Amino acid sequence: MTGPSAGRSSENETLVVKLGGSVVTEKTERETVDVDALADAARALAAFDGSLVVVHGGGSFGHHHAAEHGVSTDEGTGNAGDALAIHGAMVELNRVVVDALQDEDVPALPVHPLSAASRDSDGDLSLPTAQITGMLDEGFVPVLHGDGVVHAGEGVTVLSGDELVVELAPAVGATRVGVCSTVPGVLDGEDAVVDRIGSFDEVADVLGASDATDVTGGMAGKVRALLELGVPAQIFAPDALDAFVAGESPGTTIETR
Ligand SMILES: Nc1ncnc2c1ncn2[C@@H]1O[C@H](COP(=O)(O)OP(=O)(O)OP(=O)(O)O)[C@@H](O)[C@H]1O
Ligand SMILES: C=C(C)CCOP(=O)(O)O
Repeated sequence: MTGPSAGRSSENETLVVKLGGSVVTEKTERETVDVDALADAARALAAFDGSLVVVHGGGSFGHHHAAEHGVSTDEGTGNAGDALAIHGAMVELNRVVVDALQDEDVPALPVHPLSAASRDSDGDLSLPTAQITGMLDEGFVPVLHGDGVVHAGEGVTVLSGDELVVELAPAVGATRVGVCSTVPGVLDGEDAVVDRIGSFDEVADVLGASDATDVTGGMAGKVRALLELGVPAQIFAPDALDAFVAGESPGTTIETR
């Protein structure tokens, strides 16, 4: 692969991109990577010439383990073995994602949230980011993932990639945020893509959980999290990742008015 200084980080855009677990894995097939979809996504991201942070979700890796052990974003486990089962599956997936990016000469490096983040008893997240901004400054692409997180009074709960995106975007000065899932955007009652969402109430009736095993709330959880962001976020399907990277605004725009 090419070194970290090979042409990345010189442009003035900073993107935070989440690759949904439903994109990079076969979400209904336990611990199965969607190799072709991941390679396509890595190729699309490799075309970007600014600063890039990648986050990926759990798909058929983290969610199955979390569901089996009764762990969600607010129900924790005090059992270290259960927490390690969730984290271990996510670390495994993260290595596959980092490798796929490096195969496309993206200078990707892993960042594992369990080792750095924490939640207080109100569920509020603290995530140190000096290692992430440091990686960006050095021309690397940090790759984070949904994970377990130590949670005061709960043991370990689940931290979703969507929540990480919201936490990271201001910390790295993101100019745009993209959330790539398997749907072309938020769909309305007639399955048409909703162009813009400014409040949860506008779409509460059509928002649901995921079709697959998912402990973090599916599309409803995603929209709720992204409405907390200060910059516009796009939700789009993998075939629109190239367009997003090129500066377009595909899918649904989430932006508080
Ligand atoms: N109104 C809606 N519009 C679009 N998708 C919806 C809607 N309501 C529910 N969904 C579901 O939400 C899913 C997307 O959320 P999900 O959390 O599965 O995606 P992801 O982020 O790609 O995966 P992961 O959580 O594993 O990272 C869709 O595949 C669909 O099943
Ligand atoms: C289930 C785990 C551990 C991660 C969930 O992350 P998400 O798929 O981004 O919601």
